[in-house]
Amino acid sequence: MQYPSKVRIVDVGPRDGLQNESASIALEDKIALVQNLASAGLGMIETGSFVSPKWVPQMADSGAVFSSISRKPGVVYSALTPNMQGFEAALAAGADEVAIFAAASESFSQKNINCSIEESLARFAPIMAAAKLKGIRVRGYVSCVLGCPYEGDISPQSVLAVSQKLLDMGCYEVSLGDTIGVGTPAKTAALLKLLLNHLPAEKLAVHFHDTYGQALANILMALQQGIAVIDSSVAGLGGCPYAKGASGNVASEDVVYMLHGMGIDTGINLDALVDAGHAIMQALGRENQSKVAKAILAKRA
Ligand SMILES: CC(C)(COP(=O)([O-])OP(=O)([O-])OC[C@H]1O[C@@H](n2cnc3c(N)ncnc32)[C@H](O)[C@@H]1OP(=O)([O-])[O-])[C@@H](O)C(=O)NCCC(=O)NCCSC(=O)C[C@@](C)(O)CC(=O)[O-]
Repeated sequence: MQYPSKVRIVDVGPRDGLQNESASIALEDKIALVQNLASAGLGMIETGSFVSPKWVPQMADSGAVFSSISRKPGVVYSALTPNMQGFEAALAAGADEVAIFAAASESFSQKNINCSIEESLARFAPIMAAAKLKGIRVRGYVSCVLGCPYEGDISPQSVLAVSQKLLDMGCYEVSLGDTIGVGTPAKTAALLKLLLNHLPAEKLAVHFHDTYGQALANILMALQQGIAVIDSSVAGLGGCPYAKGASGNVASEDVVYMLHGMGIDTGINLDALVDAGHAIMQALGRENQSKVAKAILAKRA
């Protein structure tokens, strides 16, 4: 079996991971998390989002996080932006890159960003134009690619249609979100087979939540199909506020352990990553969701 020799991991912990936490998190803990991830060798860190604070209060201080972090040269600190207001705020805060986020499910689009899929794409158009002028790269997300909390099954054709539109608009890459973690390897393989008939593997990333414990198996399917960009969240932090029951993203430590065990380079120091996850979970008073982190921490004790 042929696998990519190198994989880029996008740690979405500071954004996707923390956005769902209901208790307020100290700014210093958010800053430490981002900096610890950079120290561990992450090349791309989704640092925050510029969305309505009424919708996602936990991200209201993203501007302060961006302006307070010490930046490691070469690391991309990115932000989620749903509209021009968010894009302008992200740029003012010094985001290196932004991400726009659409869905393959109409109901999820309405619940998450209060508009239809078509309306969301229309809102993204000025962001794409402004980003082009400023030389800012834009990543695209498609949520609910393997199932929706409101509609159930989602047709792979809908995922293809939205992904294609985001790429046509100028996104350099589309990240395929299994928002509620319902995908199985068979479903993942079938979806990717269809997408890869139309889109190059280099333009796709995968973003699995581990709600049903399928994420690593699904990632393996994606690697087998040549996809070499994986979103994950340190310590398995996370959940989506508009997808009830969605648990965290697949833990970065678990992904890195698997990839290194397969001889795939990530540029990440696993021990330092475990430290980063341990520190934020201690700060949150939450149990670490990464099996690899738990095993390494137990071995160290
Ligand atoms: C998109 C909106 C804003 C529409 O929300 P809306 O209420 O329709 O927006 P609006 O344009 O009518 O504005 C209403 C108010 O929001 C403000 N507003 C408007 N825009 C902004 C902004 N950018 N930043 C700050 N404030 C903003 C605006 O100024 C106004 O304030 P008011 O006059 O009432 O005081 C809202 O629905 C929203 O913020 N949604 C974000 C939801 C979210 O962040 N969800 C989680 C991220 S997606 C995800 O996790 C999935 C992903 C990406 O990880 C992949 C996967 O796993 O599937």
